[in-house]
Amino acid sequence: MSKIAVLPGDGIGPEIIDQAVRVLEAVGQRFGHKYEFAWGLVGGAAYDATGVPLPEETLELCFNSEAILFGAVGGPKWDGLPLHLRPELGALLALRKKLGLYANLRPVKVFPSLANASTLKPEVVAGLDLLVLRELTGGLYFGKKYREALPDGGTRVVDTLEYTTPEIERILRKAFDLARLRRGRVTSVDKANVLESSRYWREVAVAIGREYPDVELNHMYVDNCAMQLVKNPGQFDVLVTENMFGDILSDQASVLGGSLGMLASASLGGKIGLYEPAHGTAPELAGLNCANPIAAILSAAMLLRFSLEQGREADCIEQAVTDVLDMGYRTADLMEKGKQLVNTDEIGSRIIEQIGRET
Ligand SMILES: NC(=O)c1ccc[n+]([C@@H]2O[C@H](COP(=O)([O-])OP(=O)(O)OC[C@H]3O[C@@H](n4cnc5c(N)ncnc54)[C@H](O)[C@@H]3O)[C@@H](O)[C@H]2O)c1
Ligand SMILES: CC(C)[C@H](C(=O)O)[C@@H](O)C(=O)O
Ligand SMILES: [Mg+2]
Repeated sequence: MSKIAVLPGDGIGPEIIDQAVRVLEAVGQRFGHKYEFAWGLVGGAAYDATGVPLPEETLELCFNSEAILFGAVGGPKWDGLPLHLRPELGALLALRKKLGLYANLRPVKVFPSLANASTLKPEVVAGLDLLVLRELTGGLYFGKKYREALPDGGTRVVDTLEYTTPEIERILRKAFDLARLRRGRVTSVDKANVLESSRYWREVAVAIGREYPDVELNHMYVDNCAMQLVKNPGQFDVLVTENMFGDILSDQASVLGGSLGMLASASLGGKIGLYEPAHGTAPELAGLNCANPIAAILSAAMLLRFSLEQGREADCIEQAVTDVLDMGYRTADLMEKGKQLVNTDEIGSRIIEQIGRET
């Protein structure tokens, strides 16, 4: 029996993760698998209950599972805490680092019936399929950060952007390996006109690129990339970049697919993968049963594909999502005229029904 650690976290985390777990149960039933779900506290919820955002017990549970299904953490209630106790840094970043999850895959796919839901023209986004590959355990997020009092009464604040050769090499290799399974194109995004780390990143990209003569490599500055993503996103296949740039570009790219609530992710690199929607806790929607659970559900599909090697089961979930969207069901973030508005539970139930129906 496959053991999956389930960490719902804060805000809309529990609501969307409930739907993802129901979907996994349905797919297990259909294919004759039993998944064991081991629930754990994380983030603000864990801080409130235990005084720390990532309790030892939760960490142990993660290390004793085959994969982790993660909701989202953080919210205004915990914003005043020192950084190391905040849910984002104290739990999520700590977990990524401890598990060695350096490669974050964020696939942006436009479902056929959502081409009209995008803020861009349907002809620009129809059929779009790109992958943002974000470096996840280095860069500004993990460099030294501190404040220093100055004699004039002011403060000096420092965040450090650091990478080492192996850290850059492994994420670029991952990009080329993934591109080989896709359309054979890698765009490496940097700020090599200003940052030393980016200049070196570009050199490494060129060197690794020589090992993959069958994959086309090009380089793009991050500011231009932000613009190209909304002008001509079809030019991208695999877009690989450092941690902070990837955080920003992936939220931006998500709306090409209709909503941030559609963007799933897989964080890989160690023995245990972590799967989470790319969005946050959307505090203003928490408890209202109206958030879109599809990013969480598609993250669960990625969990089956990458950690449990259950590709058919993952396909089944993705097909069920496609069908339900084709039938016209929409959560509020995707709502258009003529479609049927449903809440978080209902869209989950429709997807589950579809899983039962597929032959
Ligand atoms: N992985 C994570 O745990 C994660 C990721 C991002 C932000 N956060 C945290 O979440 C909190 C809120 O951050 P934020 O508001 O900047 O980002 P957010 O991603 O929570 O929300 C951004 C916008 O997208 C909407 N949205 C997000 N997910 C949605 C969904 N599933 N369905 C419908 N609409 C959705 C929200 O309503 C909001 O308008 C902060 O504490 C932040 O640190 C956590
Ligand atoms: C909550 C925050 C630390 C996190 C990040 O920046 O990595 C989030 O925005 C994400 O994209 O997963
Ligand atoms: Mg983010």
